[in-house]
Amino acid sequence: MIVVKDVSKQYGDFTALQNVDLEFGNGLYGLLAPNGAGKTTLIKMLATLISPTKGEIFYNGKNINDMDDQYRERLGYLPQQFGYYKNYSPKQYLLYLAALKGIGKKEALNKIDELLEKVALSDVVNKKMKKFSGGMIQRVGIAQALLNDPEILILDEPTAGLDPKERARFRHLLTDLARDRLVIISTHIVSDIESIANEIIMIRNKQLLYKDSVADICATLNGCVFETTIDYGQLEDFRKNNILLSEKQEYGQMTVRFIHKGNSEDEWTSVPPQLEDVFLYEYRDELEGEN
Ligand SMILES: Nc1ncnc2c1ncn2[C@@H]1O[C@H](COP(=O)(O)OP(=O)(O)OP(=O)(O)O)[C@@H](O)[C@H]1O
Repeated sequence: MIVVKDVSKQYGDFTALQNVDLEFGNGLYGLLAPNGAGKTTLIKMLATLISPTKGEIFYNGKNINDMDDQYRERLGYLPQQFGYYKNYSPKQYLLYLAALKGIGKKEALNKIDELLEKVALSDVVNKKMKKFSGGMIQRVGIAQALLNDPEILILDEPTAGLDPKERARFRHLLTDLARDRLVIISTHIVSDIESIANEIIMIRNKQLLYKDSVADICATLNGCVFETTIDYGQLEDFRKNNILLSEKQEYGQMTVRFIHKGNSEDEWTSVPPQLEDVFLYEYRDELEGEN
C-alpha cells in the first residue's frame, strides 16, 4: 500500500501541491484534473523522480525515497513523453531496456514475448517503430513499464493523442493490469477512467478535492443536474442564472444540460449526474479559458 502523508511540493516560490493525503491499495486509480493542476507533480513524486518539499510517501510502511532501488524495482512508470528509438523494433527496444535493468537475455526474451502479446503487438515485434501509430507506441510504453513485473504501475496521461478505438483498447488493458497490482493513471479526459477506475482522485487549488468512487463523486450533485429545451434567444440569460454543462442545437432550439441549486422549474427534467458533470462543475473556473 502507498500512503501519501501531508505532502506539499514547491517549485521555488510556486506551490504546486499543498498538504495532500492519499492512500492507495490494489486496483485502478484515476487521477483526474485539468492541465496544470499538479497531476504530473504528484506522479513524479510517486515515481521518486522528485521529492516532496514537505511530507512523506510510504510504501508498505517505508519511506519510498529511503527504499531507493528497492522501491523502484517494484515500480513501472510511463512518463508523459517517453523516449524511444524510432529505428528500433519493439523487441530491440525492450531488450535494450531489459539489459539496462539488469535482466538476463534469455529471461528478457521470454518476458518480452509475453508482454508484447499482452499489449497486442505480437504481429509487429520486429517492425521498426517509426511506422507505428500513437496507440501502438503507447502500448510499447506500457510494455516497457511492465518489464520488471511491477507491483505498482504509474502511467502519466497515457491516452494523450489516441483515437477512440485505441482508448477503448487501453481501458481493457488497464483493467486487466489492475487485477493484481496497483495502477495509477493520470488524465484530463473523464471517459478514459470513468468506467474502469475503482477510485477517482481529483485535485483542485493545489489540494485534494475528492478521492472516492465514481458513484460517490457523482452523488455530490444529486438533484442538481437538469436538462431542458430553450429558445436560442434565452441562452444568454440562462447562462447567467445556471451553470451550463452542455448545449446542443436542435431544430432552432437549444437543449441544455445544466446545474441549478435551489428550486427547480416544472419544464426542467432532473437527470442523474455523470462524472463529466462533476468535472465541468468543479473545474469551471479553470476550464473557462479553454472553450
Ligand atoms: N519544474 C517546475 N518549475 C516550476 N513550475 C513547475 C515545474 N513543474 C511544474 N510546474 C508548475 O506546477 C503546476 C503543476 O504542474 P504539473 O505538470 O504537475 O500539472 P499537470 O496537472 O500534470 O498538468 P499537465 O498535464 O499539463 O502536465 C503548473 O502550474 C506548472 O506550471
